[in-house]
Amino acid sequence: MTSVLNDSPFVRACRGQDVPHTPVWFMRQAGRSLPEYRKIREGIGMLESCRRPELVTEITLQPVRRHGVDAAVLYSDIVVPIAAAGVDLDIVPGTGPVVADPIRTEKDLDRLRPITADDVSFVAESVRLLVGELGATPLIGFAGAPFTLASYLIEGGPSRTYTKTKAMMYGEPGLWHALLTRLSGITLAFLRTQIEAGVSTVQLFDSWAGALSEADYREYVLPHSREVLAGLSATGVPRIHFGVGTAVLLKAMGEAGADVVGVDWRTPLDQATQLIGPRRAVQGNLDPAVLFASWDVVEREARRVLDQGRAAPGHIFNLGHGVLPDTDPAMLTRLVELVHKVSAR
Ligand SMILES: Cc1c2[nH]c(c1CCC(=O)O)Cc1[nH]c(c(CCC(=O)O)c1C)Cc1[nH]c(c(CCC(=O)O)c1C)Cc1[nH]c(c(C)c1CCC(=O)O)C2
Repeated sequence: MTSVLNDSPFVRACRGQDVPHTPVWFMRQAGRSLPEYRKIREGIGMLESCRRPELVTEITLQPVRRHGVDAAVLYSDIVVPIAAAGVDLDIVPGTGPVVADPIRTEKDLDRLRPITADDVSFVAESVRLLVGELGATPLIGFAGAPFTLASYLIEGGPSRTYTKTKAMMYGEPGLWHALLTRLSGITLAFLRTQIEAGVSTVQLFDSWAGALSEADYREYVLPHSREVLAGLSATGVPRIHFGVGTAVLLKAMGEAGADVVGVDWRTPLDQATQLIGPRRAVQGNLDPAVLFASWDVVEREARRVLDQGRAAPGHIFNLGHGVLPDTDPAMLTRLVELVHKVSAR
């Protein structure tokens, strides 16, 4: 595939190369903050919407048109490949993924078969349509990392304490590693399908890894995330790795092998760079809640993020986590303009 868009500011920043301005996009830029999204999704379930390439294309393009961001992010969800692998699940509005029959035993692993490109052909079709529409704007593909996916499969839904997840991790390490090995395979196949169809970059979301200590992360999670990221290295497509609440994990997450480490708002980017090391770019990290304050505050905080981002070899401006549903989209448009203006070289 030749559509990596190596000269775009976004891909250049991922590689730590010089850029005309700091590129900016937002996690969850497509979604409920946009009235045009709420309208087009009326009466269509979340998973169903992910399986319709024309709809995926339109929803992915909405924030690109509206905000002028430097990258599009494929409209999909981290549980899409898990559903394709045979797990009965749904995405419940206001809650998130809910698994009908959670995976807790050796026998339950049978319900999680490997996936082939055919199982997610609608994703490849969506990527091809999008690459055709986007022109010079890169498309980011993504997947959930093995730990975050495992947490939904074992808990049966979102969790605050991850008690069942950790019970398996500590109590049945053999089963734990078998489950995460299976999930690595599924994630890798899902990301390869997106890369072959033409995405310019991929992001591996380990959103809930911040629930772990560094020692446990290294023992139970890092080897599996590393397997996924290493499995993509031959493609040459830049890899972003992101989690929330990862202040103590940033060094280890950097070692997992991504080109870019995403940082939440709790760790200043200059401090994050010290932990991650000088060879990797960073992405982040304005607190999404700051967008509910006045514009002066947003501007001050965005300038601080840009200043602190200069410590890294490459910086991609983003929020520290996803856009919150009640965010005023006009704030996001104005923020993109500000980032471009302030960072122009
Ligand atoms: C943990 C996680 C999930 N999904 C995802 C993650 C990792 C990112 C993160 O940490 O936020 C990833 C994801 N999910 C979605 C995207 C689309 C691309 C984008 O960022 O614009 C991405 C990148 C669409 C979505 N995924 C979901 C929505 C909202 C549902 C809707 O609009 O009906 C969207 C636009 C549903 C979902 N799916 C999930 C959650 C927690 C929710 C929210 C539940 C809710 O508050 O309703 C699981």
